[in-house]
Amino acid sequence: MAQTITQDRGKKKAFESKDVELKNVFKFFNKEPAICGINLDIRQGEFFSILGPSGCGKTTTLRLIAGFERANTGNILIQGQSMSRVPAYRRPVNTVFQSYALFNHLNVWDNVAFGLRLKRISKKELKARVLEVLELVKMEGLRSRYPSQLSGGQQQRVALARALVNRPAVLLLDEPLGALDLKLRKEMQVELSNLHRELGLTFVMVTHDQEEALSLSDRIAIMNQGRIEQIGQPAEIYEFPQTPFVADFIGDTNLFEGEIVGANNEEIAILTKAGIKIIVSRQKDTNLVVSKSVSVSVRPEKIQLSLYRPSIKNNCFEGRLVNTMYMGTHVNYVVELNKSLRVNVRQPNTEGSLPNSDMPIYAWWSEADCLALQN
Ligand SMILES: Nc1ncnc2c1ncn2[C@@H]1O[C@H](COP(=O)(O)OP(=O)(O)OP(=O)(O)O)[C@@H](O)[C@H]1O
Repeated sequence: MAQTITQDRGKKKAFESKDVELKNVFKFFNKEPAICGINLDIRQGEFFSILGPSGCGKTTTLRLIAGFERANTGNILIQGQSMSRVPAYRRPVNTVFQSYALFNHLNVWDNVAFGLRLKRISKKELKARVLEVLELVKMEGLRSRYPSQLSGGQQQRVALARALVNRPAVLLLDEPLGALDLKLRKEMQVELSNLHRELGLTFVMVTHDQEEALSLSDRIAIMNQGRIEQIGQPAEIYEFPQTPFVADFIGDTNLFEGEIVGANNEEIAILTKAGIKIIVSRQKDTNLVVSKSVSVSVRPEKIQLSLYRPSIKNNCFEGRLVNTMYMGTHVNYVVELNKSLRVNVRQPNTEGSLPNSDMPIYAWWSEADCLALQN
């Protein structure tokens, strides 16, 4: 009996071997560097996302893996094999584009079958494989429709089916949900996650939507100006960003630039440019020493507010509440600590929410809830 796509990969999260490796890859366009020495290992069965601001090189990285671009130097391996002489159409990958790239003159069935018809497989197998992927993306009922008769989400499902029908080892997704409205995007995120779990394939997704990357991925690479700033699991990236850029890019944070003025085994004292002194619990494996230039990151949800001075010694500042914004599930506050320093605070929406006024207020946070990051 012919293997099915799910049996092929055995519904497992393998993770033990590498499906995609980038070794010191550089890519220039008109002598301008787009990718500057990327090293990356993507494990078999992982949902791996590449996240970063516009123009940082996410799509170029994906296109290099797909074979649509050639690296100037460095090497790319897929399942242990160097791709330097392998053209795009012979690589064991398939790409799903944000624009879907469906053939408008072909119906759903023929769009999905198109690639297989170019291969020498029997009619029976072709039929079985097309049907299997259409069922997988829940589009078998609309097999006779043309792309113009489908919603954005349905077109994206067909695009997924068309990529999966070739049974790639690695599915590359370039902003796959970027063209969908918010509600549909959320629905499709769940479907993408289910599909990944069901198939056990390696997914490599490019996105600039941090929430999407955090919620879907096993690991994320954060890119900035052609380089990878950090690779890690979503919680690791959010809770322990390694650079000011990552702290600022992922979620909201308050960043205080300053210099280390004291350090012992437990704590680091930082005098910020804005004139406040912050005490940070010492993190593992850091070489943060006196006179190093750092940025302290404090997430808005880690800052507490009260009308009376709390009985804590460090990181407690008297300020003035200058803005209150009701956000439904939570309330955002802006507190001015001094003329050149404002902090953003986020608290759950409870009945006792503070009013918006010019009142004096205390803002504080624990030493363990802030991070010192080298500039
Ligand atoms: N074909 C090309 N010719 C010249 N420059 C290019 C080409 N493709 C990409 N670039 C440049 O390389 C850099 C990285 O582009 P890339 O499309 O990879 O970024 P990105 O992170 O995917 O951005 P976005 O999120 O806006 O799609 C940019 O400065 C871009 O202008």
